[in-house]
Amino acid sequence: MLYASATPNQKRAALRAGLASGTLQRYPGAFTPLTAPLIEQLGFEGVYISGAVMAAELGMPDIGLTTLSEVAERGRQISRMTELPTLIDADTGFGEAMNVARAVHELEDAGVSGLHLEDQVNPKRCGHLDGKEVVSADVAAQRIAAAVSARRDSDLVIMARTDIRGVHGSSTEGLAAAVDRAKALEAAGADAIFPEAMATLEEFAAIRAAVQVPILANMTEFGKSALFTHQELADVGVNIAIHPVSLLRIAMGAIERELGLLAESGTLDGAVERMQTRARLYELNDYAAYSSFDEGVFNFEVPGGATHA
Ligand SMILES: C[C@](O)(C(=O)O)[C@H](CC(=O)O)C(=O)O
Ligand SMILES: [Mg+2]
Repeated sequence: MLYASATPNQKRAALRAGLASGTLQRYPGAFTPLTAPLIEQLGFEGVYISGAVMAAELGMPDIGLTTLSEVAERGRQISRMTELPTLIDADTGFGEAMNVARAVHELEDAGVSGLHLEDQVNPKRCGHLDGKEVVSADVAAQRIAAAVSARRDSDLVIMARTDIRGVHGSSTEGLAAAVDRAKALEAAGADAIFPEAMATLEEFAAIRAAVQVPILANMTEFGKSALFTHQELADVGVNIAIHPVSLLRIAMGAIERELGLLAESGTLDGAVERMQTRARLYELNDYAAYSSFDEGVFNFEVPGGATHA
């Protein structure tokens, strides 16, 4: 009740153990805190916290407009809801080295298990769009080195994302640049690499061969990568797969359809069977545990006779 019983450090250790396990770690994005226990109950290994979702929910494009405080607060809200490790999107680190260090402290305090920092210039954009630009290898490495030296819990996972693959027009050049950049980020101390916008499984395999640390696959819909299965990703040595925006897209698809029905017919009676029930919602909120806690506290004898139950 109230919050996860696992401590931030235990969850960080679980994230590390998962990445080292040889089994693909599956991290759907919790688009709202309430979805975190659902992800846990369905047997996934962890919860992703997406910057694109946060920006979208606040009515903004994903171009680095969300603030560190907003992102940290969302990290805290989601992390408290689950025993699973959480991996949060820290975009470009909210500035350069000093800002990155501050971001690491705030996110650490928010209880997340890991974070990824990318090598885009500001303003950044979605990794699956065209026209992205990246900083030099030196600046990208500085961001990672700053994050690594700032963390106080050595189990916090610092993952380096590179967007360089999509910056180059040709796929051969793009992949070669991504391989070089992945090596430089690993040398800077990254615990894991997130090669963004890989076009094929072979490209993931090339990154796998280039570094020793675990690698991530971003299975975002409507992007540059096809939606490979977990098995296909595991077979080329990917360690963790995220589905960052999927739950938002699913929910928004349903909302748009049902809202249209309400506008058209004046009632949602026909949609009720497709809705999550009140009982299921209360189960996810652990409502019963709060009621019994309350009874335990308030079930007492008042001097003079009356019982409050
Ligand atoms: C992973 C990502 O950084 C995110 O914010 O969730 C996005 C996802 C998306 O926009 O589809 C990304 O840049 O890939
Ligand atoms: Mg993002």
